[in-house]
Amino acid sequence: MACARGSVAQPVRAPIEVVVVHGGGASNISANRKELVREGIARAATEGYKILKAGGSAVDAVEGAVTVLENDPEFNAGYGSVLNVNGDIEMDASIMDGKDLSAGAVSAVRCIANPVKLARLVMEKTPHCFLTGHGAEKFAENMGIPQVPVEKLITERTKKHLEKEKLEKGAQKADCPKNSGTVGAVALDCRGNLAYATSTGGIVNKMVGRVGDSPCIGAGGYADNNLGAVSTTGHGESILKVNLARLALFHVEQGKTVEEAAELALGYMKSKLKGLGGLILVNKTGDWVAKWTSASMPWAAVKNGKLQAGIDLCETKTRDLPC
Ligand SMILES: CC(C)C[C@H](NC(=O)C[C@H](N)C(=O)O)C(=O)O
Repeated sequence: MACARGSVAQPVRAPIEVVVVHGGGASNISANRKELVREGIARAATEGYKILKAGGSAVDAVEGAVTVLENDPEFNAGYGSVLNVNGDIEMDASIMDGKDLSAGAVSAVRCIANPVKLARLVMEKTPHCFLTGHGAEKFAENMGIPQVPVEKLITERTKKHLEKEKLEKGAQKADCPKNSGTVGAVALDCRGNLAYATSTGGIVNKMVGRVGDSPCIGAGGYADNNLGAVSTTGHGESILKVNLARLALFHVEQGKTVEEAAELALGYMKSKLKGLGGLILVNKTGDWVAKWTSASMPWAAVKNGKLQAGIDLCETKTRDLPC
């Protein structure tokens, strides 16, 4: 290649597009559910990547991927959210655009199918970052989001789950994850924009009004084009205390690899609080990681048209997506 004297030839690199999704920090997924979870998580990652390929932004991609999982009853978000102590559903979600750090979140919302879409509307249509409960629902109504009766979001599985939890009277312990299926996504688009979204029904048998980490910027996720994007899952009270997502990006900021950053942040939460969980992280150059200290974490990633996915530590499946 001919270059002018004194200039440095820069290899022309195709822009990298990446989507990574997670389906919560799971304890024991039965063999027949495993297949459904595996399919759902791959479908979500594929949808996110398709949005990027069609010219959508990182924010579009994470919203699209999380919407797929909210609509899937196998996951603890939207339809299929876990029940609180009253047998009711209160959902939390957040989304963030790493381009300008704009963010939107909702907590304790009921009777809507897709909390992540409402979080995005908070980000784009209000001067605020975070709406809760009644106000968030009023805003949804004003935005023309249809109300869904709460019974339509409840499944047989989540009803049984609450009954079992009440029988066992299991206090939620950080080191004893009992439920699974919180969802999240991170993405890098071809313009170098990073975004994350996280959505959850929270923790089974939780108190009315309990809000976890998932809607809290810095805990449930974070995105900054200068650093990377993270979505987290796990014991919400522990994640809040260590600000898990921003903590992981702090390590990226300090020059750590994505692997090291994830390991350090999750390791700190475990050693300091006995808190278990997992996270997905993509940095600004498209390196990504999915890591967890819970028993397992369904995840899927697409980069360069290649889908990789897994649930347990020792299994990763790779396949090419049809272009
Ligand atoms: C116990 C863990 C490992 C299960 C995990 N729960 C959440 O992520 C809950 C969410 N962070 C909150 O606290 O509201 C899951 O749903 O997969």
